[in-house]
Order: sequence, then structure tokens, then C-alpha cells
Amino acid sequence: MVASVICGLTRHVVTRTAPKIPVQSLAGVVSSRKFSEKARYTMSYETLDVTSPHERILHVQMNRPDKLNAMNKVFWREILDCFREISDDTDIRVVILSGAGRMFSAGLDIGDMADLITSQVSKKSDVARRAKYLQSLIAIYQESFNALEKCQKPVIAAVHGGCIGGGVDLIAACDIRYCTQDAWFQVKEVDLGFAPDLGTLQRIPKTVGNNSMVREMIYTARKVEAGEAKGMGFVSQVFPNKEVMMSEVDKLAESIASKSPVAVQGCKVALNYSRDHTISEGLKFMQCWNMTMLQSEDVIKGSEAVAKKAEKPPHFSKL
Ligand SMILES: CC/C=C\C=C\CC(=O)SCCNC(=O)CCNC(=O)[C@H](O)C(C)(C)COP(=O)(O)OP(=O)(O)OC[C@H]1O[C@@H](n2cnc3c(N)ncnc32)[C@H](O)[C@@H]1OP(=O)(O)O
Repeated sequence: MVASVICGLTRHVVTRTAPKIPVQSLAGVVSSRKFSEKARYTMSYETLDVTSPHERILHVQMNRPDKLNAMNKVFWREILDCFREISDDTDIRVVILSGAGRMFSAGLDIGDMADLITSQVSKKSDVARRAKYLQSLIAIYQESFNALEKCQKPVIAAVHGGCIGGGVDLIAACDIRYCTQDAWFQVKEVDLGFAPDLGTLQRIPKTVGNNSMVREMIYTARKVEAGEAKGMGFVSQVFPNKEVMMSEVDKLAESIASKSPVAVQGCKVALNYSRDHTISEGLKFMQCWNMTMLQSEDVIKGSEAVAKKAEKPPHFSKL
């Protein structure tokens, strides 16, 4: 019953329970998804444009420019599938996330949501049935953005123009946020009459030291300009325009991609774990993590390069 009611979402749920395993992770089988230099990554999506600007780096661009990258039903499924696939792809070490067209994202696709309310929610006769439906819908959307945080590779958000509602939830789940001078951020949900539910309220207060400013931004739903976002620590760098930003993002991604994936992925998992646990639990986690990872060949290669003051980083194998 529930499956038939959630209609277009059924496919979504099924995908979640059976994550795809990348071909190349199956016993070294040669994949059709190998890179040629600057080749287009062959994952194919309707709402995302996925390319590989450099070896080991993937650029995921939200690609509904005519709708200001508003997040529709297809997007929620694709962003989840895409980041799950990237997480397991040993060819990839860093991901860049951006938006095509004149802004990063106008957030939730309001038309799409209105259709869903009319076609699904309002047809249910009872408050409990409507509530159950909405609860599972919110959980599905949350999982789409959790996928960025769970992705083993660092994700760099590159924001230009508006970043509204779901757009803020999305970048809150990223590791690093850069933006252009013309970027603005708006937690718009309060203006629409509800509280954000996809991570803004949970992640931003743990990212930004200025809790007073976070609450001001959320309660008023006002636009926060790039300089203010940097001042509060939500973004780490502001650039004059998108071209300059993307070039700097590339440099950042290349720098991270040149490092040991054992080290970088270890840092990501430990930073996320430590954010959600006590210091003592985080330290215990590191004992367990590094009692294995300190035995990696990467530690030998890295230490030798540092000791020899090598100009170039050593070659670290895929992980
Ligand atoms: C379960 C809950 C899950 C998720 C919850 C998420 C919460 C949110 O995301 S809340 C925020 C929702 N978004 C908004 O309220 C923004 C709405 N849009 C606007 O206010 C404006 O479009 C604008 C971003 C300020 C830009 O204005 P303007 O420059 O004048 O462009 P427009 O002509 O308005 O838009 C161009 C084109 O894009 C379509 N569009 C814009 N935003 C959305 C949207 N959020 N959903 C769907 N479509 C959107 C707009 O309709 C236009 O399309 P046309 O086909 O050209 O008409």
C-alpha cells in the first residue's frame, strides 16, 4: 500500500536498499568507466552533470539552470545515487559540487512539492496516514544529503549567486565551502511557514562558532551575503567571480587529491565521528582507526618524502 502510494518515490526507496557496487571494485575487473584525460565521467544523470576535470577529481554540477537548480523528485534520487557511487569509487579522491546557470540553487522545487501534496498527501483521509507519508518522505530527502557527509571523499561546495533553503542544507553536508562575492545564503523555510528539516539546524550550529548569528539567520530568513557568511565561518573563502572561484577550487581539489587517501579519508571519518561524540570517544575512535592505518605503506611513503624534503608528493595508490 505504502509503496504504491509513494508512486515515483518507490524507485527511490528500492535504489536505497540496493546500493550499486562500482564495476571496478569487483576483483579488478576492467571497468568501462576509466578516465581518458579530461574525459567526461560516464555516470549519466538528468539533473546532474558529472565530469572529471582532472584525474582523481570529480565535478558534480547541479544542472537545471532554467529552474535555478530547484530540487525536484529526480534530483533527490540522483544526488543520492551519485554520491553513493562516488564514495565507493577508488579512482576518485575529491569531489567538487557546484550549480549551473545564474545561481547555485533555489532550493526545493516548489511546483514538484505542490504536485506531491495534491497527488499523494491530500488524498489520505487521516492525519496519521498523512503524517506517516510525510515522515518517510522527509527521511528519504534527508538521506540524499546525508550521502555527501557519508561519502568517503571530501566534498567541496563552490557557490555562486543564490543558495536558498535546500541549497543551504546541501552545502551544510559538504566538507569545505567556497563562494563568489555575489553569493547569498538564505534559510528561507521560516518565511514559508515551517522549520528546516534537511540538516541546516543540525549541521550549521556545529560548523559555525557564532550561534547567535546562526539563529538570527534562521529565525529571520534573511539573505546573508558572502562577506557575512565568511565572517561567521560558514564559508572559508570568497572570490570575485565564478571563474576565479572554480580555478581556486580546482587547485584545492588537486592539492587534496595528491595526498594519501588513507590519511585524507581517515581525517574525514574521524572529523565527522568526533563532531558527534565526546572528546574521549573521539580519541578512542582514533586509537582503533590508527592501530590499523599506521601500518599502511602510505605512512612509509609520506614519512620518507618529508624526511627527504621531496619537492613532489609521493605517489599514493588508490584506496
Ligand atoms: C520535505 C522538505 C524538503 C525540502 C525542503 C526544502 C526547503 C526549501 O528549499 S525552502 C526554499 C524554497 N525556495 C524558494 O522559496 C525560492 C523560490 N524562488 C524564488 O524566490 C525566485 O525564483 C528567486 C530564487 C528569488 C529568483 O527570482 P528570479 O531571478 O526572478 O527568477 P524566477 O523567474 O523567479 O525563476 C526562474 C525560473 O526558475 C523557477 N524557479 C525558481 N525557484 C524555484 C523553485 N524553488 N522551485 C521551482 N521552480 C523554481 C521559476 O519558476 C522560473 O521558471 P519559469 O519556467 O521560467 O517560470
